[in-house]
Amino acid sequence: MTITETSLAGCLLLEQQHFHDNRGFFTELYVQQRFQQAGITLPLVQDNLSQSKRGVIRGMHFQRNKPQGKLISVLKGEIYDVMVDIRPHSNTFGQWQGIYLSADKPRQLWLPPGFAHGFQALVDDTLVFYKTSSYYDANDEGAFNVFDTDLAITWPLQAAVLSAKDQQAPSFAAICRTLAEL
Ligand SMILES: Cc1cn([C@H]2C[C@H](O)[C@@H](COP(=O)(O)OP(=O)(O)O[C@H]3O[C@@H](C)C(=O)[C@@H](O)[C@H]3O)O2)c(=O)[nH]c1=O
Repeated sequence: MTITETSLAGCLLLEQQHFHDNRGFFTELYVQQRFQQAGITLPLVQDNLSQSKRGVIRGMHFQRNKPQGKLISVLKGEIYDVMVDIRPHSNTFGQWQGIYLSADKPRQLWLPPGFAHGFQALVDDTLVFYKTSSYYDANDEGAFNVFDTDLAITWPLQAAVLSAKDQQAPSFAAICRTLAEL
């Protein structure tokens, strides 16, 4: 497994070996021992799958009290994946980074707990599979606006499709005030 650090401390890009033959390819997506050696020691307790149309943006999501580490893979299609550091004492608090993940050039992204996460699907029928280090808790969910003007995330596609919930998400500044209270 090749590991590349990103500009946000703790977020890692992981590339697994692919074995190609006349049938297609084989790859291991998650091998606990290998991930533990790479410093990803949290148990990954939930697997999620979402399907999105071209242009869909899901985000920017986090859990307040039970933050989720996320291991993100794209099984079909392509996404622009965005993480925002919301760890109050982090040197990179409030910074974002975007990374393209594609099923054609498979690699995974590891976000430790303490990041808000979102992505835009770049093609129809994009399948995103991710493991999380804590369980989903609807009452613990937080979100801020994917078009927040302070963060100014540059999404690749202008024609965006958002859930009603995400359209109503507050600003990053408003969320920062509540994070300070934690
Ligand atoms: C995330 C999630 C949602 N749900 C339900 C709640 C709701 O009825 C339906 C759709 O939920 P959402 O609109 O929140 O789904 P979605 O917008 O895809 O939310 C996801 O976005 C990406 C960016 C993330 O990082 C994830 O952690 C998660 O927040 O699925 C679960 O049952 N379990 C889960 O783990």
